[in-house]
Amino acid sequence: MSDTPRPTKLIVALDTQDTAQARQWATGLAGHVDMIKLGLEFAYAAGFDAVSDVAGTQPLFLDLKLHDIPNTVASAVRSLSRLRPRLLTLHASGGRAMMQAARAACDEAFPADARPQLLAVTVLTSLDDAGLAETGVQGGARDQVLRLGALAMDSGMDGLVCSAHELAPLRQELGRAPVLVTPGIRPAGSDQGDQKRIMTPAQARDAGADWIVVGRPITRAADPAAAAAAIAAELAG
Ligand SMILES: O=C(O)c1cc(=O)[nH]c(=O)n1[C@@H]1O[C@H](COP(=O)(O)O)[C@@H](O)[C@H]1O
Repeated sequence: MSDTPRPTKLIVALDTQDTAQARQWATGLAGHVDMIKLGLEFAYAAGFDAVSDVAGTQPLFLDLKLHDIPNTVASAVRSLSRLRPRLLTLHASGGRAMMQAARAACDEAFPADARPQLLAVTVLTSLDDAGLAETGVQGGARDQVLRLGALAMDSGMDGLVCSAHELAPLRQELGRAPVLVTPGIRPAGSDQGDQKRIMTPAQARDAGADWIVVGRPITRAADPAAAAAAIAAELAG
């Protein structure tokens, strides 16, 4: 992979239980965002036919954060192949064997020209160092992201989900090859909500994000298309 920095692109997270709402967002935001993300909230509420229906012909980030024993995760990856996602998540904390099994299943179940990039979620952006310590992980989010990031890339993943705070150290340790995807993005002045490790779109771009993921700052805006266009303009600025 080239060492040239790639332009930072925008993913919108369509987090809702309502199929009509998701469809309306997907239609209204087409052309303002580079990819749509559908995840646990929508898939559990509406089902996978609705995921397929809402995504239509738009590139799909299927964010299911798989985390189970290797055999189960591999089977899940195979089952998801009909949805043809571009990006698919699993938890790095599932370990090397789980990630390798997902890699093998992905390579076997998807045609080579329609294979999703497998992204390992490192440390959720809703966790700060204190919250992480409560789970038994001492030493802070940055160190844990670097540790899990190296393991994930060594286990055949295409990229990582992390906060923008870890982008620079990850690029330093792992170079340009990993696709780095950063949620926890908050345009200046927007509500932080449950996110802890946040940055603005421009800060994430400058730190080396390939993709930023933005949900509520777009979907809860009075005019979601205008909010997405403003973020795209910030990224391009
Ligand atoms: O895997 C993800 O996309 C993800 C990982 C993470 O560490 N943090 C995180 O917020 N996300 C997702 O990114 C989206 C962020 O949404 P907002 O906080 O509304 O912008 C949600 O759909 C989360 O599920």
